[in-house]
Amino acid sequence: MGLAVLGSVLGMAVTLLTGQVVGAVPGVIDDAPGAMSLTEFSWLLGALLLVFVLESLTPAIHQVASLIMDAALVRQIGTGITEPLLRPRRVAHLEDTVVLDVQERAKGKGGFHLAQGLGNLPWLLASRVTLVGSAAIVGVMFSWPVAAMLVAVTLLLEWYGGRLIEREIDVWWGNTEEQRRADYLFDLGMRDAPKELRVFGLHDWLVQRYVREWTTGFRPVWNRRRKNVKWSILTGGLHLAANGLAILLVGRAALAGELPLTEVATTVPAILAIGVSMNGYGVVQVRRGLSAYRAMEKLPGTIAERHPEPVATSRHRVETMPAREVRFENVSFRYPGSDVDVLRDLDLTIRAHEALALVGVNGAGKSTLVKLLAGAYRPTEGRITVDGVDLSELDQAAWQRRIAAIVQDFLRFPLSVTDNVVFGAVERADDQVALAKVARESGIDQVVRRLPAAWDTVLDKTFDGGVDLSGGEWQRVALARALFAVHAGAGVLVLDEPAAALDVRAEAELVGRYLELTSGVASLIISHRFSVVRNADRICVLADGRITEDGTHEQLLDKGGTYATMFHLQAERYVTSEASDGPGSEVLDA
Ligand SMILES: Nc1ncnc2c1ncn2[C@@H]1O[C@H](COP(=O)(O)OP(=O)(O)OP(=O)(O)O)[C@@H](O)[C@H]1O
Repeated sequence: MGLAVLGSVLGMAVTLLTGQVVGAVPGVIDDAPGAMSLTEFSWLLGALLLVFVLESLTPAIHQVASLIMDAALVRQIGTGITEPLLRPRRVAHLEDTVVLDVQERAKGKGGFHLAQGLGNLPWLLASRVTLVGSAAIVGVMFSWPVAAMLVAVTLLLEWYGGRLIEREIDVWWGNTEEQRRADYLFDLGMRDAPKELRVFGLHDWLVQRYVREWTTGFRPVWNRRRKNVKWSILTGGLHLAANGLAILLVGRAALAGELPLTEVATTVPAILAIGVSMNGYGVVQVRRGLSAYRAMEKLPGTIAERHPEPVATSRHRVETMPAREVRFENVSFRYPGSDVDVLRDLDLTIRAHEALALVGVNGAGKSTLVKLLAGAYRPTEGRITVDGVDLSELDQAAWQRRIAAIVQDFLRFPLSVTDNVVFGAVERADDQVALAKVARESGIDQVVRRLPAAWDTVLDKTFDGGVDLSGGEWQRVALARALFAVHAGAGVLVLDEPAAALDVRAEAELVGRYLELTSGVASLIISHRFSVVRNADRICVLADGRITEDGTHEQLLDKGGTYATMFHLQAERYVTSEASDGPGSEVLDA
């Protein structure tokens, strides 16, 4: 800002010195009495040159400074917007449209965001200094009424021009759905599903749809812009006319001999400087940037107000929990904004050191139960206790660190294999012994051996030397991550569909080692594969939002209920497939 203001002050100094130089030329040439000496004139010319050079340098210095500060600013804004969303231990705020709206506004749109606003602030400030300074020059050298007229016309037209731009942006902001859809289609084609789109021959459909959504999204903006054009031409014309009138008045005074050459030579560039200082776009950008800034400031407060973080009121040492059990007591749950209960009066006890399996049809609520266990949501009714203490009274962050999990949509970090595993307990990232152990347990040691840079290989093909893993290999990496967390001391292990992408042999290995892997922790395993489930100490069936069956594999088979039916259906399929294609039931036998 200092540099921008300095630039505009130097610009005015150039105007003043130019006036002096031009005014002095006739006297110096004629060597008139009382006129400037050649030496004095040379000094004046030198001063003009110096100021001119300095003025020319300031934009370059300003640009370098801006580039450096811009990087820091973008980082600051990035953390300012993402941190408040990442910090809460629960996740309901991420599905709250009010919060997401504030976040959208904080991010800004179409260039009208905080960084853009701040980037424009120095120029706006400089144009204000130029406006005031040049008007003062016009006032002192020529006429205060003309100076006042120029300032008034500039500000008025700037305000009006700004409003036109704002109206256009409002149309843009208020019409986000099609733009979002167009963005989504673009991402789909470029990033998310390039292979499937080709397989299904959807290229033309995608392009047409993208063009349609994009056009629909921007049509209202174009309509608004078209309406604005005639007003913009009118305001531009008016401004030009005001400046032209001022110059005409200067010319007339000069011709009438009322205005000396120095004053003429100073006033004309000053009027032109006022002409270019009109900066409606800058005003709008700064104003929009400010509103993005306000939204950014508001974001943490909005989240805290709508989704208050639970305050740890219990002094129990979470680090050793659960020593006895985790209990769901009469728990009911519906997702925010939904009117359907996913869980209804559910009672369930997960004992410490016990391997508990949870089965149920698609959509029964198994993953939802895991989210509640992890404290990502709180029950709508009822409570969850850990060793008798209400989960919501515990330090949520500490409790979440007690849980090691593979969830269905586990994270695939575009980082090295090591990072992908040690992120299970990042504070123990240097524990090579644990790393080697989980590599064996999860079976990724064989995968790592084949990778070009072994543990350092980046698991993302878009990076130099990076590779992509198969679905099953990724699943082993996720298992290794969860086991790394267990070795680091996590007390609850959740395996949500750990075998979904594993081949028969890998699945059999997992099954064989399952109780060993889960020994010493409370574990909850969710799987549609009964080969995995049957080895658990206890199996619960989740149906209609509650636990309907509870017992060992044998007990539930004897009972002849849902579990037995589901098991026999799957077993039958395996037996049939063995008869026709060979292996298959070996997993069940295991
Ligand atoms: N974020 C959410 N908002 C609203 N409803 C949700 C959300 N997540 C899941 N649901 C709904 O909750 C119900 C239970 O889903 P959940 O993922 O817990 O089932 P699941 O038993 O794990 O199923 P699957 O065996 O297919 O993995 C489903 O009807 C689902 O549509």
